[in-house]
Amino acid sequence: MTGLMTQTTESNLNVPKRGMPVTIITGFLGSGKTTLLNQILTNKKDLKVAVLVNEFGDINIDSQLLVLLDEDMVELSNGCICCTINDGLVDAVYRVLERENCIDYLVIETTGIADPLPIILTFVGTELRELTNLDSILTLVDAEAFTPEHFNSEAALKQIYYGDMILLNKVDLVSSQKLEEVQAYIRNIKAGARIIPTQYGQVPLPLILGIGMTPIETFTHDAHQEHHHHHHDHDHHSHHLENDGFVSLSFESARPFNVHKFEQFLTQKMPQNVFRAKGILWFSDSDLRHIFQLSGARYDLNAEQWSSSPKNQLVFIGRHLDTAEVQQQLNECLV
Ligand SMILES: Nc1nc2c(ncn2[C@@H]2O[C@H](COP(=O)(O)OP(=O)(O)OP(=O)(O)O)[C@@H](O)[C@H]2O)c(=O)[nH]1
Repeated sequence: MTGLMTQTTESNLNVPKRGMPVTIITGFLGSGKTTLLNQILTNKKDLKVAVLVNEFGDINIDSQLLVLLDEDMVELSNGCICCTINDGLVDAVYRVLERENCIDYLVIETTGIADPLPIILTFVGTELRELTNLDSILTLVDAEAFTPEHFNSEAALKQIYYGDMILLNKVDLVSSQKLEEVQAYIRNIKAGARIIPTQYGQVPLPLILGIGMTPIETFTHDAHQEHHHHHHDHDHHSHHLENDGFVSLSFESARPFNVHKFEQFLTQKMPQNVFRAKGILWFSDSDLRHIFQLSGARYDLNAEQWSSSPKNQLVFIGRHLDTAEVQQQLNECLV
C-alpha cells in the first residue's frame, strides 16, 4: 500500500505559511476519494491535517472508514455542501480554524455528485478568502467506469473541468489502451489537464498538497456574482441534484443479516440502477464486521474486528431508485 509514498517526508511538503491551506478532493461516486484521503492521513507524518467529510446519505459511512480518526477529524453535516453551501461549510471551516492545537492543513472530501464550483466560490468569495489559502482541487476519475457520456452527470463533467489535478485512479483495472482513451476524453473536457495515473490513490504527497494550483483570481468575478445572488435569493442553489436524478437510501438495523439472503439480494434482486453502495455489515454467522463496497458492477466485502457493538448500516445511491423496494428487500435479508 505504501509504494511511492515511503519517500514522502514532511520537510519536502511545501506548505504555505499564511492562511490555512485547503485542498478539495472531488470526483464521481466511487472514484476513490475516501481511499485517497486515507492515503493522505496515513502518510502525513507530523502534519496536522483536519478533514471535512461530506456525504450524500443520512448515515456517515466514510468517516467510519477513515484511518486515524482522532480529534483532528471534523464532520460536516450530511446532504450536499454545495447546496447548503455558505452556512454549513463556513461554520465547519471556522471550527477548524478555532482549534487550540493549530491545524496545518485542511482537506475536504465532497460527495460524489457535488459541483465543486460553489465550494470554490465559498473560499474565494467570503471572509474565508482572508483566513484560508485554497491550494488545489484534486479530482479523482475512475479509469474503468469512466465513459464519454460522463455518467450523464453534469457534476461529473464539472469535477473534471474545475480539477487542478486529475488523479486517474483504478489504473489496475484497465488496459493501457483504455487508459489512453480516458486521458484523451479528459483533455477534451479540459485542455492541458494535469493527469496523474494512480492505483488506490497512491501518490507522493508533495505532488498533491501545498502545490498552489487553484487559479484564485479567475474565480474572483464569479464569486462576487454568487455573493450577490445569495443576498437576493436565498433559495438559489445549484440544481445538479434534481438534474442528475440521484437519490440515496439509508438502511440501519440492530439485527444481523443472513449472509446467503444478502448475497442473493446483491446478485439477483437489487435494482440495476443502484450505482453506488457502501456499508458496515453484521452477519449472523460471523463475529467480524464486514465493510461492503459496491461501485458500478463491482462489489467487495472485507472483514475486520468490530470496534463498537454490531449493527447494520448501509447507504445505496442511484438514479430513480425505488427506495421502498430496496428497503423491503433488505428487511427480508434480516435474521
Ligand atoms: N481496484 C481498485 N479499486 C479501488 C481503487 N481505488 C479505490 N478502489 C475501491 O473503490 C471503492 C470505492 O472507493 P472510495 O474511496 O470509497 O470511493 P469514493 O470516491 O470515496 O466514494 P463515494 O464517497 O461514495 O463517492 C472501494 O471499494 C475502494 O477500495 C483502485 O485504484 N483500484
